[in-house]
Amino acid sequence: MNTVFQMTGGQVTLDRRPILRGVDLTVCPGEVVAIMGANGSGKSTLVRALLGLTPLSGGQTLLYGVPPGRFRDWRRIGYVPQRLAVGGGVPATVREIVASGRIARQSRLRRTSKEDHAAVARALAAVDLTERAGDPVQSLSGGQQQRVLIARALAGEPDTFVMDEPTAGVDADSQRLLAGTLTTLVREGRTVVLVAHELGPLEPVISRGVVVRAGRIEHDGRPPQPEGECAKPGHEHVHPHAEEAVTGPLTDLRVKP
Ligand SMILES: Nc1ncnc2c1ncn2[C@@H]1O[C@H](COP(=O)(O)OP(=O)(O)OP(=O)(O)O)[C@@H](O)[C@H]1O
Repeated sequence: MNTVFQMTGGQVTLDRRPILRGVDLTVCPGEVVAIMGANGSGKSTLVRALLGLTPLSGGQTLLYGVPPGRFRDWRRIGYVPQRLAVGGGVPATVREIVASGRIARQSRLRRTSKEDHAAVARALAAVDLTERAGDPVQSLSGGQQQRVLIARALAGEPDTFVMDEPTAGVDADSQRLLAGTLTTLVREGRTVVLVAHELGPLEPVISRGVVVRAGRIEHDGRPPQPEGECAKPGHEHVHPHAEEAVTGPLTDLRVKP
């Protein structure tokens, strides 16, 4: 069975506090899944744990069938974090940040190519920031910086996008722009997992809603194409979770920029 993410009994403990309390979540290729829930319910922790950025204290999670610690094909994944972690230090331009999305595709032998330039230009156009490409990213508004992060992920042309609140602080026009971009990605068969408080203009694009409440999955909608694991009976239900602790194999995990 092909899965992009497969978490079983996922537990995360931060500062000795249980944040995820036994999450079962399988995402299949081509799904567009919205992770929803109240502030502090554990949505960001869940997506970070799916990527192996936050280690599990129990259960396990697989990325394309492989534990994150052994996963090497990071070019297949584009991650849009909640915020741009650009401090006051080195001023980077919008284009530089977006171009950094190509790094996982490059090697020491193959430097920046025409393809890289074209992908960066397409990504900038998709988020309507072509005109701002040469500007320092710090000079942009919060919503525009969010679009830079989305463009960075788009530039990498990954199979799967994981977006943590891509619409936070983004105005209505930009939300519609993102909905259009997502529609294209969906048509191309990409997988999208995004965190959202409200779906707004994204609603028609979303194929499945997962609601997190106090570190558990409270609701999991039915996937659009019932195949494989996602088609199994009982997939759409309120998950009752056992609290048993299972030692996770996941340590020292990170996503390349
Ligand atoms: N590094 C950390 N150390 C300790 N506690 C943390 C850490 N990161 C998050 N938490 C706590 O984990 C809980 C879940 O946080 P998380 O960011 O996953 O929630 P969320 O649903 O994404 O919330 P929001 O919608 O506000 O972004 C919160 O109570 C938060 O304070």
